[in-house]
Amino acid sequence: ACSHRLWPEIENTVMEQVAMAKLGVGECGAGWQLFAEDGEMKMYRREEEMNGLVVDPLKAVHVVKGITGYELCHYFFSPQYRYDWETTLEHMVVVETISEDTIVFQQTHKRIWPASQRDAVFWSHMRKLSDDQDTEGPGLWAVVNKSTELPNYPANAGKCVRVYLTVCLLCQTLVNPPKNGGPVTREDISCKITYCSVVNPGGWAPASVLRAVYKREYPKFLKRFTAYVINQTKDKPITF
Ligand SMILES: CCCc1ccc(-c2ccc(S(=O)(=O)CCO)cc2)cc1[C@H]1C[C@H]1c1ccccn1
Repeated sequence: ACSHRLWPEIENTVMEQVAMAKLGVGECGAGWQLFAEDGEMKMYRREEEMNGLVVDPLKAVHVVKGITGYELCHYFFSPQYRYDWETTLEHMVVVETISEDTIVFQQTHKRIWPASQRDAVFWSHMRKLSDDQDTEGPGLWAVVNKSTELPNYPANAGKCVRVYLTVCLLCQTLVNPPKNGGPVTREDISCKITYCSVVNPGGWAPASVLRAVYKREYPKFLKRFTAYVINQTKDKPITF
């Protein structure tokens, strides 16, 4: 994997995305506005346009009980589960399996009226990061997805408008050992999630339409995804 042509870009992007994900929403300047809240889940966005296109960066923070950062990243990264939780997915192709932790995908998302249908071509990389504070703990796990060009999947060649995305799912496992010194169970763990995404919608779509789509779809996506992982893992041994 270290010899692959994408490796330098993957390495740089992971470091950059994890550093940004670690920044609180207070720290990145006043720009972040809270636009959705549901229990522990808080979703922020910054209103940004790039030559007339809405590219609002999004940052969601959430704390989920009973699962680990590894488990969340595993179900987010692995292709075999994606149709179960990604409701807007119409079609997914694993274009290249670079290594067990690095895959290139082509995805077609369902058309969201009145915007035209979109597709995305991106590499996806999953990695354990050292948790600066406590080295021997369960640590941090991250999945980073970033659009890439593939000659066999030219942009805007068919019916879909190509989107350009950079996504980071950063998960920190919190363990609260039981007082009685017994084994750690799912009641004793939780996961602190930071989900960051910047999606350039590619072709033009009205700002009001895109912002309405994101406002509806992102909270739905994160709630559905975390509920899916809780359900998939509840009767399985904990994987850190
Ligand atoms: C006009 C914009 C269309 C559009 C572009 C992009 C995406 C999108 C792609 C990938 C990822 S992910 O986090 O990498 C998970 C892998 O699928 C999330 C979102 C979704 C939409 C549309 C379908 C809507 C949507 C928005 C937000 C979350 C989920 N779905």
